[in-house]
Amino acid sequence: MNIIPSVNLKDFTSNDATKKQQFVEAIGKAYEEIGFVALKGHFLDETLVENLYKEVKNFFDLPLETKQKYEIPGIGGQRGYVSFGKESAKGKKEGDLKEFWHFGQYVEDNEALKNEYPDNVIVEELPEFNAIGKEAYKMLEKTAKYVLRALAIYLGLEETYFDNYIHNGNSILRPIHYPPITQEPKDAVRAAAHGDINLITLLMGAQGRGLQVQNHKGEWIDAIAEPDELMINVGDMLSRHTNNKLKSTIHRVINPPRELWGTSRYSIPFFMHSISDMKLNVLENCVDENNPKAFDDITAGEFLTERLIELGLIKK
Ligand SMILES: O=C(O)CCC(=O)C(=O)O
Ligand SMILES: [Fe+2]
Repeated sequence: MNIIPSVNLKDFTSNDATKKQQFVEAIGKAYEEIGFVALKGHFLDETLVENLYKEVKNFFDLPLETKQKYEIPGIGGQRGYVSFGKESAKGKKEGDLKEFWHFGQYVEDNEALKNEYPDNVIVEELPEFNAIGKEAYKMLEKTAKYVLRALAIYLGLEETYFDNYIHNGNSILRPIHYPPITQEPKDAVRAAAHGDINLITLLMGAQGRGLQVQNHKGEWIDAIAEPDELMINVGDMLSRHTNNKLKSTIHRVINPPRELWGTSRYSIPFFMHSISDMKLNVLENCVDENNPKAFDDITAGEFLTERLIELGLIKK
């Protein structure tokens, strides 16, 4: 498969059972093969997207000293600012050529989880940044909930199987700035090849060239979205839970050609996580003679900690 299939979430949310089933089949098949789809019909309207980009650019335009006020030690970069070059892909020593911000869950009905998660960090200089970030977080979370419902049906589970695991989940909204490249980057790239950690990722900002996805022959293919589309891919947690039936595909962000070194890239992934107690143990109906259980039992919380150590965001 050399193109990323495009699907429309309105087919799933419509009352037309045939369209709903077609959506389920299309996304399920795409995730068994290439692990990515481009999705229209999501819950983010144009004004929200415009405002979010405006605020995100405003934030990254702040002086470095101001941004660094919001880089909080001791929480593995889970909230607030993470400065340029700090994160490297699993197994790679060069840091990625990016700086980013993390908005986390807004827990309103569960004291224990409120205490488990670090608080969101408030940018004093940009009051709108905080409010718009929260709104985008909620809309992406809602979109992800419906995508997971479709996948639950595809997997032969109850449609609402994931609902309780993702309510108050440890999801993260990560606006990323890849700044202009000012010197020969040698082996460093905007984002080195990696699989995402979480259940699914909803990516805003894949409209320009940069994101590439590895197909099963090992070839890199460009993943470019239409203006109204989100790129949505399977992460390692969902791949593990489904015994690798749904594929967490390796992807990367390449550096632009030299004549475009002077331009920034902004992208905004939403990493959909469950609560940390969710067991990612391989689902029984994804195991058969040809597909023996391929992973040990683990919870989402344990898996996340393992991976944050590998990314250099938390120390052992
Ligand atoms: O910037 C992009 O387009 C993709 C970023 C990405 O893959 C990630 O942050 O996990
Ligand atoms: Fe990624």
